[in-house]
Amino acid sequence: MSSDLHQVTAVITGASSGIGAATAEALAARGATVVLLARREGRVSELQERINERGQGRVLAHGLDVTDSAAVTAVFERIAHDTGGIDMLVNCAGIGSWAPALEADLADWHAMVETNVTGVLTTTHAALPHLAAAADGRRGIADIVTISSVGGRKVTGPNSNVYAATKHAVNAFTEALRQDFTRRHIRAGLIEPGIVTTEMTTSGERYAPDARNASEYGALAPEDVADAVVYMVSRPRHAAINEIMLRPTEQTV
Ligand SMILES: NC(=O)C1=CN([C@@H]2O[C@H](COP(=O)(O)OP(=O)(O)OC[C@H]3O[C@@H](n4cnc5c(N)ncnc54)[C@H](OP(=O)(O)O)[C@@H]3O)[C@@H](O)[C@H]2O)C=CC1
Ligand SMILES: O=CCS(=O)(=O)O
Repeated sequence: MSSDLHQVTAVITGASSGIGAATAEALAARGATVVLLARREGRVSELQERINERGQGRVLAHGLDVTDSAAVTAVFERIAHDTGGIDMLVNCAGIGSWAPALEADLADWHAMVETNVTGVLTTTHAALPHLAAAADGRRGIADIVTISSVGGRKVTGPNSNVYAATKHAVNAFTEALRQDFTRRHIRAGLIEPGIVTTEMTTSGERYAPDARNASEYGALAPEDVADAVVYMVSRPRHAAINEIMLRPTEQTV
């Protein structure tokens, strides 16, 4: 097993905060070239500077909305041109709204589907030709890691409605990709966290499993999830970790 990710280029969506930012830092610490993508360009630029100051690998950053398919195509072409190829895609960009269905705003439902499902399909579609080329190349392996949720495997409680539906959708898509690409050596894996302390769980109204919020739990830290990503992508070529579910020890559902 080699956990050395030198000469690997990893593209991370949702890298401006939370799990995506922690994952970018963890992959950079292993020597990967990391490409940080999110809408808040200032935030990804700040993270780029912080990683650069530590002298850990090469870091690129671009402002990108994953719901803008033309922009996604253009940015992925530019990344491949600038880095020489893409070995890994980490689909982390996501949003959540938790409201009883009767009170929910339809625009929030559509936004979750556009970001959490269509966004993942769009970035994956843009990355696949580059991942296939990487898998055919020197390293012989490429990875797609999608940050799903416990909510992608089961409905974790009331008001999960459309959020859980989006995560179930990406779980099905990822398993289908896994089956399609076994012989091409593109691994498609899912990370399914329970509650993690991030902007998503600490700002605004949010459903929390067991009717408690992140501060009442010994919630996971973004770094706990980043560890799982690093474990998944640093397996040897013959071994694919298909799914990792991780919860706070205290999370019941
Ligand atoms: N926190 C938790 O308890 C759990 C979170 N998850 C999943 O983890 C992922 C990351 O969330 P988390 O770190 O918690 O929350 P954060 O809110 O901290 O991070 C969400 C990230 O997604 C980005 N993002 C949102 N919409 C878009 C968009 N349209 N285009 C590009 N980037 C976008 C945000 O950047 P910006 O606003 O700059 O675009 C941000 O970087 C999500 O998919 C979430 O569903 C899964 C299980 C548990
Ligand atoms: O994505 C959120 C994690 S949980 O609330 O479904 O456990």
